[in-house]
Amino acid sequence: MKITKDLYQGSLALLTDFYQITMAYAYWKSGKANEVATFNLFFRKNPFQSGFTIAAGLDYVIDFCRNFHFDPSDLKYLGEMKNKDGALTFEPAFIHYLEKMEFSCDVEAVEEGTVIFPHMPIVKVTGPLVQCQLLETPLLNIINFQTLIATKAARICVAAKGDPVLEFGLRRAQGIDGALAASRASYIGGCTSTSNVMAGKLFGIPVSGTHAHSWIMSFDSEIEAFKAYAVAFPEKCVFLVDTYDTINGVKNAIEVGLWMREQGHELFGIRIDSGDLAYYSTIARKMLDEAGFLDVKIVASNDLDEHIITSLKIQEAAINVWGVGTKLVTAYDQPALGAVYKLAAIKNDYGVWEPKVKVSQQSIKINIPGRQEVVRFLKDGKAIADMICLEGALDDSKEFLIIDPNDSTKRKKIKTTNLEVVPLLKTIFKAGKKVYRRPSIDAIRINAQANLQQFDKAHKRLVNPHIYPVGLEEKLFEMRTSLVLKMKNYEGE
Ligand SMILES: Nc1ncnc2c1ncn2[C@@H]1O[C@H](COP(=O)(O)OP(=O)(O)OP(=O)(O)O)[C@@H](O)[C@H]1O
Ligand SMILES: O=P(O)(O)OC[C@H]1O[C@H](OP(=O)(O)OP(=O)(O)O)[C@H](O)[C@@H]1O
Ligand SMILES: O=C(O)c1cccnc1
Repeated sequence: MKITKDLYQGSLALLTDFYQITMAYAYWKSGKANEVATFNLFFRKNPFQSGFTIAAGLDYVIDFCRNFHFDPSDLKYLGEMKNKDGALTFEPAFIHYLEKMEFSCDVEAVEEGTVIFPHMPIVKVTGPLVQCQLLETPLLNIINFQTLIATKAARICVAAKGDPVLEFGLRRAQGIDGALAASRASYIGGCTSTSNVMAGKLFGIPVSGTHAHSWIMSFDSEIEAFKAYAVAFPEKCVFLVDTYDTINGVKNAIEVGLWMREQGHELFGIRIDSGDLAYYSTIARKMLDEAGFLDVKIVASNDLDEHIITSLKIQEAAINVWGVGTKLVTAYDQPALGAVYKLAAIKNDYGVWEPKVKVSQQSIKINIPGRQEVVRFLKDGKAIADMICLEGALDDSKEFLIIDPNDSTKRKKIKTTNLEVVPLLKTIFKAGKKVYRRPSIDAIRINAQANLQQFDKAHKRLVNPHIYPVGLEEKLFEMRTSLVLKMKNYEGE
């Protein structure tokens, strides 16, 4: 699926912050461009105060990396860029260097649909410093948004407790690309379908929908409108019942439902889009059941999110299908995930990896240095802890001490005997060549469900979830601490 190619003509290499290009130039000028580095993409806090996050966006990252090049028009634009003094910003030899640049990095990543947590590398890029650096902004742009929306969708689906959730967000989404990416991520997170027809075509997601108030308003009566719709769509026909008066709308839907039955068709559902959804759905259910429409579904919509759905469930609202738009695709009420992309290690002149750390006053902002792996420990199919360790650590031992990166008093001993040890990072590119077979969107969605099944419901509850343990393996923790102390001394603090 060439989403980036379908959406945009040519290269996306300029879809980056200007400072990535100026750094690339400065790396090149100072002879550092081809030093080999590893960068990690990770986030520091689950969004929405959630107990988990769902990874999404890798498919776009793959397209981006495969398509990574500067087009003649990009090179012309950069090559003609001038400083205030009128001098060219970039030497022609650098523009030539960009022209010849071919993506040659190794990329490891957590597969889409995987449950992920703060601090763990989700994408790990190793290659020439310049290339790694140029990937920072686009990778963050892609992963931050899709991961955020997949997580929101998963939370909404947790609240819906297995009822279908239809994504209705296109009209309120953040632009065209935001809408498409949101539809894709929502499906990964567990939504059943999208109303966005282009997303259906591009991603192979099921599309579905009902009808709007305008359909009813264009007729002289609601009954006429329902009948005409039933003629056009005798199967899977859903009537919007709240244009004028919801109770009367349900009566009319029943009348037309009986008429459909005479023709050998069954009404599929009704939709309620305003008012007290618990009250109206309960009355509608009673009316439908009494009229012999026990299987007719009740779809609800109107500014829903995981919290309103939970409340409606507690109120025993008779809603079977949830249509969710605005608050899903705009990630209400957390507009960004906040994942970052940080240098973790550089290979020195002797071919030895040197870990790199960014010191911060806020301990949560200190990155994890070195070349890392991430593993999940499962006991009888249930996830019990995740460990971030230095590469090769798993070959050395069967017993580990993992330490909370932000609180060294929180520790857990892990003996791997009788545990399933699942490495989370998969190789996606090797020296610029894709070696990963992309799963279908349905396989990704199933992966998300299967992953969520591995976690205790305490981690999945929507409010004050139990924190899942993710720790740094002791040696990594100690290396990080001593490196931070060394860098602080170096700075004279
Ligand atoms: N029983 C309920 N419990 C909790 N929230 C509800 C309930 N019924 C509706 N809501 C939510 O309350 C919010 C506002 O509903 P309100 O009744 O004000 O909308 P409305 O004015 O009827 O709708 P519209 O403006 O689309 O005509 C919506 O987010 C809706 O999902
Ligand atoms: O509420 P959302 O979660 O975004 O779901 C999508 C909304 O879009 C439609 O409304 P419409 O555009 O007709 O606006 P209105 O219902 O607010 O008048 C639909 O009837 C839903 O209410
Ligand atoms: O199909 C629907 O019912 C629908 C689609 C988009 C927005 N609101 C409702």
